[in-house]
Amino acid sequence: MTAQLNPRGDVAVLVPAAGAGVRLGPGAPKALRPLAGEPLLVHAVRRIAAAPSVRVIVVAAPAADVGSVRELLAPVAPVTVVPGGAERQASVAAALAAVPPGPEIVLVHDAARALTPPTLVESVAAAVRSGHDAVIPVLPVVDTIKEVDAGERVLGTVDRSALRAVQTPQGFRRPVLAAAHASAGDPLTDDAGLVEKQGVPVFCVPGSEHALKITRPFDLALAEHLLATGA
Ligand SMILES: Nc1ccn([C@@H]2O[C@H](COP(=O)(O)OP(=O)(O)OP(=O)(O)O)[C@@H](O)[C@H]2O)c(=O)n1
Ligand SMILES: C[C@](O)(CO)[C@H](O)COP(=O)(O)O
Repeated sequence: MTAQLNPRGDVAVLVPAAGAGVRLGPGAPKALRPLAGEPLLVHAVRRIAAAPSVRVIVVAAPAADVGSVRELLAPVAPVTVVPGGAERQASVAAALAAVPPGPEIVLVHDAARALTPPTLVESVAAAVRSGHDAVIPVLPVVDTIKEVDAGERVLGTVDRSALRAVQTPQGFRRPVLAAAHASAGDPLTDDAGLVEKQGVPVFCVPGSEHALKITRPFDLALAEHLLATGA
């Protein structure tokens, strides 16, 4: 039987955590690397579990680490752990397949966004509950954006006013996400992209700077600083 958090919650959260972390440099799979003494995945799952709407959490772990991830997360929250895939999209599909009947809202949330506040989980879920099929948290783009050619020569300046930097958790009505994954082709970098390909409208809600994706060493240092200073 699948472990559940709030039995009255209507949200399942899928946590792809099977990536290597190549851009972070050599070491353990990224989700298992330490941040302030605890693996990124522990930080991420603790915050998800603190969101009152969450009933089920399914983690896609590196295939070789499924057993140890189960042990790692047992004291943190009731969590189902499945083996992830070679691409993020395959990891999400594996986690989606393990969601039990019940939750009608499914959120997909990177383990790498370890400091995401529970309030963001709730606001994405609330936007789906209010009637949207697909919801993504976004931030405005703050840099000037240039388009370049293969030789790094600038082709032009892109109008950034209509651009958004996309975060997770991304929220979906469950059948919408299931249909998008069922007909997925080549891997895309996010789940909203799959849903867009189905012609389903995707809506934006305000993201959070604390939901930064820990991708490179600087991001890890920034996350350490945020935790150390309580910022
Ligand atoms: N095969 C994969 C690849 C990625 N992910 C997860 O997807 C999230 C976002 O991916 P990213 O931050 O790009 O992580 P990595 O793929 O580990 O990073 P890199 O590309 O630097 O190796 C992460 O929580 C990561 O663990 C996953 O579950 N399965
Ligand atoms: C899903 C995501 O975090 C949204 O910004 C992002 O697309 C993951 O991309 P990555 O290239 O796998 O880091």
